[in-house]
Amino acid sequence: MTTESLSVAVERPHSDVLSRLIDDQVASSLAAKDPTLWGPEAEPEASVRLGWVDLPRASRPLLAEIDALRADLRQEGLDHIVLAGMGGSSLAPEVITATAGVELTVLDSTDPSVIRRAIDDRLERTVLVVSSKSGSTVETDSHRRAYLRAFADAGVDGPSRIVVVTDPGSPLAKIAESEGYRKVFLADPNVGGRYSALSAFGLVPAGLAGVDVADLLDEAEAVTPTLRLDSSGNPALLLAACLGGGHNEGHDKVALGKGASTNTGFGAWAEQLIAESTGKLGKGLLPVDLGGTGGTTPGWARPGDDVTSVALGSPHHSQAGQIITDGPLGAMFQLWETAVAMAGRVIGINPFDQPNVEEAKRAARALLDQPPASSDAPPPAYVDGAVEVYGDEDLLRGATTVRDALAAIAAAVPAQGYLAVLAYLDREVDGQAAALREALGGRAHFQVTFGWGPRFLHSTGQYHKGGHPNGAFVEITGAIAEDLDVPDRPYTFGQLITAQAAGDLAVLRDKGLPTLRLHLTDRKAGLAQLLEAAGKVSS
Ligand SMILES: O=P(O)(O)OC[C@H]1O[C@](O)(CO)[C@@H](O)[C@@H]1O
Repeated sequence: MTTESLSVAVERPHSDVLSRLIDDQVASSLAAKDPTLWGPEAEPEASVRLGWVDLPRASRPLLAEIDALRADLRQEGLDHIVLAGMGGSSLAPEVITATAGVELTVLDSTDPSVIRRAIDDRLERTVLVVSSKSGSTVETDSHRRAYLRAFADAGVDGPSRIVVVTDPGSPLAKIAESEGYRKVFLADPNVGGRYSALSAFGLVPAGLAGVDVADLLDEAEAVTPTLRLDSSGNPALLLAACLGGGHNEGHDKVALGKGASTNTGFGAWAEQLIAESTGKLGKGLLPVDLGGTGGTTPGWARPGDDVTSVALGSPHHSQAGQIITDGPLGAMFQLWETAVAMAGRVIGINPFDQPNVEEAKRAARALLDQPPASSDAPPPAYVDGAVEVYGDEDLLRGATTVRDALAAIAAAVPAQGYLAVLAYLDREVDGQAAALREALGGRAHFQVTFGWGPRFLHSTGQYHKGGHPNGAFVEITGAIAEDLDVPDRPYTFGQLITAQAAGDLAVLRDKGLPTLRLHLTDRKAGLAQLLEAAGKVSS
């Protein structure tokens, strides 16, 4: 079915679920921002989270402000935009700029080498956009501090180089005001992070970087009337029925394949939307972002009984049973937000909270407040070349090599489960790590996901801890060659990423989920070793 330029094609519609959504007038009720759609427990949160429904129109006044600021910055020779933001505060601008082919440096890591590299790049022409809805996210606050120190060291007036996007009254809004930052964009507090693509969070960084963001609002507005229809002609209802209906029949994973016309990186944005919105109360949809492969790589992400397969854009090779979603970026944002919110009702969860994200944050904070003495750190179970192997005795019984350890964690994946690779590494320099997913999944009978830490903590991290408890986890950490202070904080970036990785693993382990940590004492050599070993593991 096609609406203007937006389309959702489905081979097997879940007609019963679709009929129920239509009879219950879910589309028109959502358009009217009815907070009762997800039941009484979700109502208080839903009543302050539905502002995104109106964004295609409500965000219009921002456009002139963004244009004016961009023009001023350009006139001053400031053309390098760096965005500090996690999850919903950076994923949309990342897709928007990548799709438009416009440069934007996104900082969503705490690896010291990533921060240092960003700071060393064209500082004299840099404007830092600090985006945080809560205004208290530790990663983003640390980036702000590091940049302020770097600007000061370079003799640059830091506050004049910082633009803030946040909610009214947040700690960041207060700092921006008291320190006199260049400009503050106050966002609508009734829009949650992962539904904020068409708010100031998506539009400001992308617009300052040089994208004509008015197009996105036009594209979204053009499809708004159709997304409000209580009929089978509404593509969001169709998608919601397939995702939610599929879930309730045991398809607890969504493989996101890239199509020919895909907006670049849309899978990573959709990954957060799906995982944080649905992965809770032991339910939900695990997104498996297939990135650039289109899902054609043999063996991994092969749609099985537990997977709904979706193409983002018309696929290079169509697969039997695959749902195809296609449209311009602004329309796709609105389609997916609407469909995932509706699917939440079918699954029976509140799509607007993220109850388990806080667990990992708390565990990391506790480690930072009281770092264990290095003499207390448990030794590795064993060392193989440049890789230290940490895991429970039960898991590693008889294992002596990296390959044995990987085989052990693969064997621990429950039936219809998944293996998640969590890489607390440098996304650029250690980029090869991403190939582990394919190497491990090539011959696996389960889905394999991959995430860069701490970025994924604000995305699939919610699902890992709150969704179906059928995951097994391999965490990869790396030696820190040169650390970097977080100014005016009692820890360094190296200590922060170490605490985040340890906190994440501790929470997973406490939930009784199988975990393995592989620490690379030499990142390059260790990664080569891992990739080689992963290619030999069959499961
Ligand atoms: O915009 P903030 O408040 O910094 O939060 C960043 C991200 O962290 C989360 O709150 C939790 O992971 C996400 O939902 C959000 O997008």
